[in-house]
Amino acid sequence: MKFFKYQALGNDYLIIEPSSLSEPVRPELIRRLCNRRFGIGADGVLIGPWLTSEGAYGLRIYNADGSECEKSGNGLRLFARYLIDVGHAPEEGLSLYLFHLGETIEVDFLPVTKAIRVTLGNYSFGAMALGVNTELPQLCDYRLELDHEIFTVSYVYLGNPHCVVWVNKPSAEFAQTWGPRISTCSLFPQKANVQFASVQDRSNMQIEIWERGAGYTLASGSSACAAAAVAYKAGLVDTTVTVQMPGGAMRVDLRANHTIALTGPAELVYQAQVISDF
Ligand SMILES: N[C@H](CCC[C@H](N)C(=O)O)C(=O)O
Repeated sequence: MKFFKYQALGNDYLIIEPSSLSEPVRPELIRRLCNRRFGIGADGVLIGPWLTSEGAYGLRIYNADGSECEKSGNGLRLFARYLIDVGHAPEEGLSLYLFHLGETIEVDFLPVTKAIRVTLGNYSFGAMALGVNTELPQLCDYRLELDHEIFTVSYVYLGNPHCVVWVNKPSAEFAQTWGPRISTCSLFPQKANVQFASVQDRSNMQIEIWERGAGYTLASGSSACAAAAVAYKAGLVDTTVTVQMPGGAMRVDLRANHTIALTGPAELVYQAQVISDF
């Protein structure tokens, strides 16, 4: 099975073409591939492309635990980089369109910085209507009490669920301790991606991340967008925010109509082949 490994600020994905798969994707296969000791190691897997009748490149996105992921800012950007690298898509400088779970998504290449920008669809602060176990229409600076600790959390839905937790200074240890508990608490029947966030000034934030389905990660595109959207709603930042994560920084532009552009690097690590029977 031929695969490519890509990374965006340390958020790593395997890319496998449908023609390289001898059978339909099983969660066990994804888990084995993503396992950093028994497999190759990655935060997730992208399967694609297939061409749609409109000329968009279709893909599916899986988390390391085998669950399917409704949105991945870095996954989409890495997939676009791959399409260019292997010659599926025209050379850089043009926009291209990806097709993911019924949605067409625009990706642009920025020639000077070589960064890749993806425009994510509508985000929403709806809570009760969007999968949170609450009767509140929104969870905005909500007081969450868990295991005798009190957190101030906000929920934002970007196609996938995010819980932004305000902290004085984000730390990996705190994220690894509280991320899994907040992610799986009774508020979130579908679990949530959790960001431990602080605001430096009107255009800079810092986050540590616990991803649903992948655990602690060095970066997450949709997490950066979630943190920026919540900070903007709270009046703490302007529309362009640099979000610092352990793996590096990404730029988030909050646009009209609740769309978000996410810009950052995307790089090939290597390509290889799995010989053993997975
Ligand atoms: N790393 C990704 C995906 C994070 C979300 C995923 N873990 C989920 O289950 O929703 C990104 O947005 O860049």
